[in-house]
Amino acid sequence: MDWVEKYRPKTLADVIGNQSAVHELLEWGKGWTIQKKPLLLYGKPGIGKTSAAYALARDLGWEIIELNASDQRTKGVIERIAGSSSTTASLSGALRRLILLDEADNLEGNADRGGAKAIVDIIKKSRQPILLIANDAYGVAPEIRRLCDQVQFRAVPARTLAPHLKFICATEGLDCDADAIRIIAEEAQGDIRSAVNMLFGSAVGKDRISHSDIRVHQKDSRSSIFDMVAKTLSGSTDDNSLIMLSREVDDTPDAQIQWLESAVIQHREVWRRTLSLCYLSRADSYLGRTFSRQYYTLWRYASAIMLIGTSAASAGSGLRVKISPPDRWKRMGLARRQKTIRLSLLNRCSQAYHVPEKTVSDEYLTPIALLADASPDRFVRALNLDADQLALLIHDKARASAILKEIEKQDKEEEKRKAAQKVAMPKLPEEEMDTSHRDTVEKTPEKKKTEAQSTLFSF
Ligand SMILES: Nc1ncnc2c1ncn2[C@@H]1O[C@H](COP(=O)(O)OP(=O)(O)OP(=O)(O)O)[C@@H](O)[C@H]1O
Repeated sequence: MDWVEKYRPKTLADVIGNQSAVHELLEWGKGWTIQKKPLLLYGKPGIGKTSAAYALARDLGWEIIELNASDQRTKGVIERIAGSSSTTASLSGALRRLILLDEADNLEGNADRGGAKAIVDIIKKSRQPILLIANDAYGVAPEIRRLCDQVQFRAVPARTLAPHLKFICATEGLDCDADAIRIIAEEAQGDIRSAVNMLFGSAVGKDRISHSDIRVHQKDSRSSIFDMVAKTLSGSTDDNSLIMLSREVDDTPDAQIQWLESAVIQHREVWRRTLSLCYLSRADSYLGRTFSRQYYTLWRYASAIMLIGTSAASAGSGLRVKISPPDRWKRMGLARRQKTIRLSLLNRCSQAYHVPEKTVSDEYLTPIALLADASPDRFVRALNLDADQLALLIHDKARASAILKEIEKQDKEEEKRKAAQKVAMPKLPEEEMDTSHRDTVEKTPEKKKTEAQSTLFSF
């Protein structure tokens, strides 16, 4: 078993660092009631967010249901897995079920379209505690973030990490000198997973390690792309280390070129920008030839030009770059998202008005948009639109979200009014049955369709 799993904290008391975050989490869990907001745990990778969530469930005797990004979080999947678990009781007899939504800042693209809305619905309906985990709180859709309380996990200082590494060495019967422990604790930059991996990688096949045995590049690959860009742009890392680093990064060479491109364009001096872009473009053409001619030796040249060239062009610039995923990815993601919103809107209209999606797209969309602009709340209710879909119709994002908020507010007031009426009504069993029957009838899809059609045809 690798050490990362073997030394995963089992209880909250085993979690090292982040004591105030752990305390907040425990208080939230102990005092959980249905009125409590979900918690969003956020912070950089490998510092114990997921482990703390599992430890909490274990400490409180809760069952845990986890849903992460690889589970293709479509609306349907989320509702099927988390929806039922969030409202029904646990089969194992556990007191509660903790719904854990990992990588909550990773709700993009086609598969997750509708996922954000489903999560919002689940948060609103859930009768079970929910924890969300993200690296970046601002990467979480604002409509989800607004419904959560936030707890930040911070990088763990080297002085807190070192005793943990010593403990692992002692348990494994590994003799590790103080310098080696210090180097690992510092190189990990607060990332415990990375520190444990470094120790594991350096200790394979040995019962004693000194500082010269430390393989610092055992670092978590998710953070390596940031290291690679930072070290290349620093201009002071030697060429061999750069090439080694680029081989350890999970991203393909063409993705690495794009990461570097989005960093080098931040150079203030035009000559540095131009020179770096020349090297990157040369590397790109070598890569193109690698693939088109299946001549993989060129791959090596592409990496060397990309790294050594941009590093030389950046040497001495003292530039502090903002390293972020390439802009073009964001633009492509945005375009994909817009396309999915449009398709889901066409689908809603097609079902509501019984016409093919193509006809809606070719003939109906413009009149629908005009009518929606004149009377947006009626369309939202009749077609059950979300803010994105309405914004696409009325071309105004701010107005669309204000309308949706207003509708939500009205619905809440209406619910309160109904609840108050129910309390005020004499408690005759037949009458209560009648009322619930009325509620069910209001919600049938047939009734919704008729409402939608009458909205369109009443204009
Ligand atoms: N606070 C901690 N105390 C003890 N071990 C830890 C802690 N944080 C992380 N680890 C070690 O790192 C591993 C990964 O931690 P975990 O999955 O909880 O990190 P995370 O913050 O949720 O990261 P990610 O955002 O990548 O999911 C654990 O299995 C454990 O070995």
